[in-house]
Amino acid sequence: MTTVNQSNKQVIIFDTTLRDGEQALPASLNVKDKLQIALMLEKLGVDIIEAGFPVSSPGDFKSVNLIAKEIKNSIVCGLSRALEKDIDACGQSLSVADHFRIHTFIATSDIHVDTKLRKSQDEVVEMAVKAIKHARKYTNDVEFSCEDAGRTHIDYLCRMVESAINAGATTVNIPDTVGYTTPTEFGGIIQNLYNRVPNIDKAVISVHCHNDLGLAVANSLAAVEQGARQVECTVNGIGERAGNCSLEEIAMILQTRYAMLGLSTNINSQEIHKASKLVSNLCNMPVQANKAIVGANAFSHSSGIHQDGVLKGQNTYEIMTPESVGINKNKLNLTSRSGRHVIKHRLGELGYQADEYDLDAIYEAFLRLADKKGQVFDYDLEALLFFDQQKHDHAHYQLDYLLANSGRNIIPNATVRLKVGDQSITESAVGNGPVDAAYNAIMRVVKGHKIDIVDFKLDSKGEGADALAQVSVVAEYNGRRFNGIGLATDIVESGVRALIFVLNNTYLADQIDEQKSQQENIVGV
Ligand SMILES: CC(=O)SCCNC(=O)CCNC(=O)[C@H](O)C(C)(C)COP(=O)(O)OP(=O)(O)OC[C@H]1O[C@@H](n2cnc3c(N)ncnc32)[C@H](O)[C@@H]1OP(=O)(O)O
Ligand SMILES: CC(C)C(=O)C(=O)O
Ligand SMILES: [Mg+2]
Repeated sequence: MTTVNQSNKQVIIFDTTLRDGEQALPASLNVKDKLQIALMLEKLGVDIIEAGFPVSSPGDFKSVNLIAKEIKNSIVCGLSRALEKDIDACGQSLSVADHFRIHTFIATSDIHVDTKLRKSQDEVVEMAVKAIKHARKYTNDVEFSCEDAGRTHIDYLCRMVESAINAGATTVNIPDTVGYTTPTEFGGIIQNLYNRVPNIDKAVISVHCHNDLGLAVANSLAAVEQGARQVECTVNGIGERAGNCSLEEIAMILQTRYAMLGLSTNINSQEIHKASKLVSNLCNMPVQANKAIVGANAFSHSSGIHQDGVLKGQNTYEIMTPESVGINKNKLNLTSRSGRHVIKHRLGELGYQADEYDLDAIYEAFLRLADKKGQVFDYDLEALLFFDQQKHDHAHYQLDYLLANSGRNIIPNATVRLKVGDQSITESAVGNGPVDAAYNAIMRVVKGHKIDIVDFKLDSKGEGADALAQVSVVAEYNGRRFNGIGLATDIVESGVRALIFVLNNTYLADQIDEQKSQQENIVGV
């Protein structure tokens, strides 16, 4: 059992992924999924797990009950309205645990009291007091929330908090239910409560912020800076509408800025990445790539200046290590914004020494590829190294222009312009497909140079739909076989480059043969 340290420096992490988070899912979680998440939250070091709202359905009752049975190192909690039947359902589902919390709430803002509850302020205070007293019959760990506290008149909020503590609430939660406040304003509410509520030291002050204006984490932080010592949050920030304060963000703020804030939590931050993945997968709620801490790009660097900096010293662009949140290593994405330093580093990691390649030539080829593909993967880089088409710049046959057309209702045709020595020759042809048409056009360019294609293989190199196409061609020429490889983002271009590769090899073979026969003639003379 976690003993919640209520010293001034400890912030209690109350996770409501299974209650507030679950309320907002496209489909509710089953009991097994909820237990799996609860076990993960326990491992993560969450102090309080709000497991559900037992009165709301038999399924929720059952899962709160099961979680209360299985979880030993976090306090399990259930939510209830300020109604006896809700509190009884909570008490019954939770009583299998040695220590559990009942969380009861009622709204306190004028708009909720008048419009939704249709009660007077006095009646609402009375309901809260009665509910807290009833909950205390089940447990001495009772939390009371003033729903929509962020829009509640401060005088009434002070009165409600004081009454709740007098009635036996051990934690009083101040939710910004609709994410309306700003950090200064919300911090001010907490400060006011500390200054004005006489019995405030008898309870832990908690906050529960929603993210409608993107301020849930900032507001929670402002509150703890003013003395709140419990933060209610969810993994990946899921929850009603725009969600709740994100657990990983508040936990990592307190951890990363400990020197300034002096506040800590029991969160085992190395479990954060796994917890995020589990919640995202089971809840069918993808995490946006640029989400702080857990987004796919949170520890990725994409631009050359950043990558160079990180290679020289990780803390140039990382304020926390990926390992601290359970990610093995940062990622250096190879894009057209990357520079030579990262290319050299990546090639080094792949086992290539700097003296084995021409960095400037590889970098140029890399940029051309990156402009076409976006992201360049390791395989692409290795392929560039092997098949760097720069080397064909001095070749006898060079591709200058290629246009290939194909489709359902047209005859595939292609136009190719090749540089052949000092000449530039353009030819067009049709074929049974765009590659065949381009090959026929090339054969016209090199007419008289008789080669027969005996094998043509197409391979995809790299990842995803934008992988490189690699074509390998085997051709016969003068009774000998020649190989050629072409690599491009476009299949037709890749095929054409493979054939040109073959043509250059045959041309070189002819030249070598010619030199040999000249030497033989000289020797013969
Ligand atoms: C801010 C929050 O996240 S609050 C938690 C939200 N979570 C949920 O709503 C959980 C899922 N909810 C449910 O399963 C259902 O809404 C139930 C079982 C809770 C209630 O269902 P119903 O009895 O059919 O009522 P319904 O949801 O339509 O309306 C809510 C009623 O509760 C009342 N109510 C709302 N909050 C409270 C409260 N804290 N204390 C007492 N009564 C409340 C409303 O005024 C309304 O009462 P009325 O019928 O007299 O007008
Ligand atoms: C039930 C309470 C704590 C709540 O979820 C809210 O006010 O947002
Ligand atoms: Mg909420």
